[in-house]
Amino acid sequence: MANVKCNPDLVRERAKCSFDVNELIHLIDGGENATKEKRHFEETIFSVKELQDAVPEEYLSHKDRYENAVRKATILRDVCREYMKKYNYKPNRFRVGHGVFKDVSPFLLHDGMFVATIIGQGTPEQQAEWLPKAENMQIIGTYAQTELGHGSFIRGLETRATYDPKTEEFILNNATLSSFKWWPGGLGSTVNHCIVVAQLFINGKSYGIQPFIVQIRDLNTHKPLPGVKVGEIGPKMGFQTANNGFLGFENFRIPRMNMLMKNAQVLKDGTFVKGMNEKLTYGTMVMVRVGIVGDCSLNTSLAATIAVRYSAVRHQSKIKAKEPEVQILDYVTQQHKLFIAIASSHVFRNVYSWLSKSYLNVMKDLAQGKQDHLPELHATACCLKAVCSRDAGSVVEECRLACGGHGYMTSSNLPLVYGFTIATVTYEGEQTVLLLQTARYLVKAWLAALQGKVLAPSVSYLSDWLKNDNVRWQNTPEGIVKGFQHVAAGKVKAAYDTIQKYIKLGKDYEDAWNLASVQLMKASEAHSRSILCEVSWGEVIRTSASPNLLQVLKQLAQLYLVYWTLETSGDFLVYSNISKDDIAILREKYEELLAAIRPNAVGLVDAFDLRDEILHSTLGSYDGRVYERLMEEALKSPLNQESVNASFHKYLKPLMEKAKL
Ligand SMILES: CCCCCCCCCC/C=C\CCCCCCC/C=C/C(=O)SCCNC(=O)CCNC(=O)[C@H](O)C(C)(C)COP(=O)(O)OP(=O)(O)OC[C@H]1O[C@@H](n2cnc3c(N)ncnc32)[C@H](O)[C@@H]1OP(=O)(O)O
Ligand SMILES: Cc1cc2nc3c(=O)[nH]c(=O)nc-3n(C[C@H](O)[C@H](O)[C@H](O)COP(=O)(O)OP(=O)(O)OC[C@H]3O[C@@H](n4cnc5c(N)ncnc54)[C@H](O)[C@@H]3O)c2cc1C
Repeated sequence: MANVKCNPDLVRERAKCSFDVNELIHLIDGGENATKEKRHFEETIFSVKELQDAVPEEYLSHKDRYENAVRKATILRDVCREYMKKYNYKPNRFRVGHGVFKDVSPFLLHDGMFVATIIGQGTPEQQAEWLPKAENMQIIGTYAQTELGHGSFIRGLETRATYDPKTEEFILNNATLSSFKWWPGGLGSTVNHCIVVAQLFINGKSYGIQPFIVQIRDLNTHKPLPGVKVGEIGPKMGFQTANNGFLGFENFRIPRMNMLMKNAQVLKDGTFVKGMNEKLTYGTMVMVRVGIVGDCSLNTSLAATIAVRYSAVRHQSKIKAKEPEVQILDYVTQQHKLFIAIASSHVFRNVYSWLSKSYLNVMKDLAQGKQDHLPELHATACCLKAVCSRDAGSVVEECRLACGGHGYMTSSNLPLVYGFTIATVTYEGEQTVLLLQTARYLVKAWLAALQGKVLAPSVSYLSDWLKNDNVRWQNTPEGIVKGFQHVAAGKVKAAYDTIQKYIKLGKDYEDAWNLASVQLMKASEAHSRSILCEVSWGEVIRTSASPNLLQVLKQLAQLYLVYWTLETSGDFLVYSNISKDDIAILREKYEELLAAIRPNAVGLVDAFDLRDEILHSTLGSYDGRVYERLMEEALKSPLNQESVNASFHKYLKPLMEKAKL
């Protein structure tokens, strides 16, 4: 990238960067070698001609766009397979995926959830049967759980799998419209297999939801098998190339061994054998929620890179009347909009790495029959997924708005990035629903704290606060982290007390819960924010980096702490010992941090190391040729391929002529 002829503003910005951009790239990637490998892989992918689109995707019809995405997905699969064989390298498909598809691969659910569910829910024999076929794409699958009538409340799913001991088969049925599967990615026209989550019935008795692996299309003709009704759900806000679909069964039989039986089992005679914990059936969702926190980091870095580079190139208005128009990045309001995006991406990355480690530890425990830490993992993954996805959505939208009119252009890529980022707020557990899951855990933890019990590490601050809620406020990062814990503890207590109040007024627990649920949701958000602050600050101070880089990383981490303290200052005034004077000091600190980060802004987004092919943006490319690219892309419009469009002769001219009469 270094030899590209760049916009002079970007050249100047890069020259004033105070840290070594390559050092930060290596830190993010996990070492210099990892960067080399990543770049070599990406270079290979983006030099494949067939993966490059001659015409921007947006001009294609819905059908052509899908077909083009499948074409590219298959080429990408082949290239990756060869590459992995040759270099023994496991690439991050998500980064290049953004480059190849702009939106989402029709194989997303195959890689992200179908294969993962076979691994997580299948017995060793079942894995041996399906995993090799799934991994080498002999079969293509998705994860079909959500139905027209139920997505959040999965105990309410209606798809039925009724066991027939005579034939040792399950009979799948979707008797009502609301029971039809609706949403699974790739289901529309791509996959031939599904993990179907259905209610198990044996001898008329319900045994809860279980995962089944089901072939739905013929492997040669791709026609739906008899008894299967399947199709695509149509255009959406984003995810256009994900090929989301619907599915229903009518007396469709599958062998007994197609129920994934790592947890619960159905024996030949129809005996149901319970698993260690019925919630382990939800395991794939926990894994993906963890992954989404990492995805939020990537999505935020995409938007930040585009908006910061554009803001360095774009000049508009003046700060001082007699001086030239300034780079819009010099407006402190612009810095306020954008630097939190850079900081959030780092926070999400650090927290993702922390959460992934917890996830892997719990998986190891489960393999040994220990499930003590599962509730804590579930609670933590739920609230972090909810808060990070919503923050990422807001940050991406703020970046888009920060690019003014040009941010509204599809060619900026910000609308697309927003489309797939905001989807993470809903899928894999709608945000409020997940926050309320965490609230269940917090309320239990609060009760345990009141009883003087030892709490799990992520909630131990509740006991600390009970012992001493009167800690003096300190305007240091550690003091702010403590402050977030006080806010969370105060909110958990208030929500708990509210439930108790309603119970005393004669409400039963469920109604009291519902009445207190806004407070419960907010308590859960505050808990999540305190984890984000504590973990990310902790990771930064433990980072080994050169003094210059460490200084910049600390500035970003502090910016995140101060930004969110100021954003939620009302909560701090209610639940911590912060004073108005402290808030004034923090405002000043915030302005200092914006000024300190300003010279490094372009260097910081360069360090996300997102190639132009991944950014896909007229506004965000490395060389900053913004206006040229906007014009070049506009000229690709089919309407610009003819000097006069047929509609002139057909409609406009007759209209004008009628007007003359
Ligand atoms: C640095 C940059 C790196 C970049 C890296 C990028 C990495 C990117 C990686 C991306 C990773 C993967 C991408 C994959 C592809 C993603 C595409 C996904 C597309 C979308 C797919 C979907 O949406 S699939 C469908 C998802 N659906 C849901 O999520 C449904 C949500 N609902 C539920 O989960 C449940 O209904 C709910 C939990 C809300 C309630 O369940 P229920 O059975 O009713 O339980 P309750 O009665 O409420 O609770 C009973 C107790 O059970 C506990 N519990 C609930 N769930 C769990 C669980 N999962 N584990 C453990 N325990 C659980 C609950 O806490 C209760 O306990 P209590 O003690 O009684 O209180
Ligand atoms: C882009 C995209 C891709 C998807 N891909 C897949 C896929 O591959 N496979 C799959 O199976 N599914 C998929 N889904 C479905 C997704 O998992 C669900 O849409 C999601 O879990 C939310 O469920 P819902 O649609 O039923 O929302 P609802 O539950 O109907 O939510 C509507 C409102 O009700 C509120 N609400 C619901 N329950 C409660 C409660 N208990 N307390 C308080 N408020 C509540 C919610 O907060 C929300 O405000 C996808 C969805 C999207 C958008």
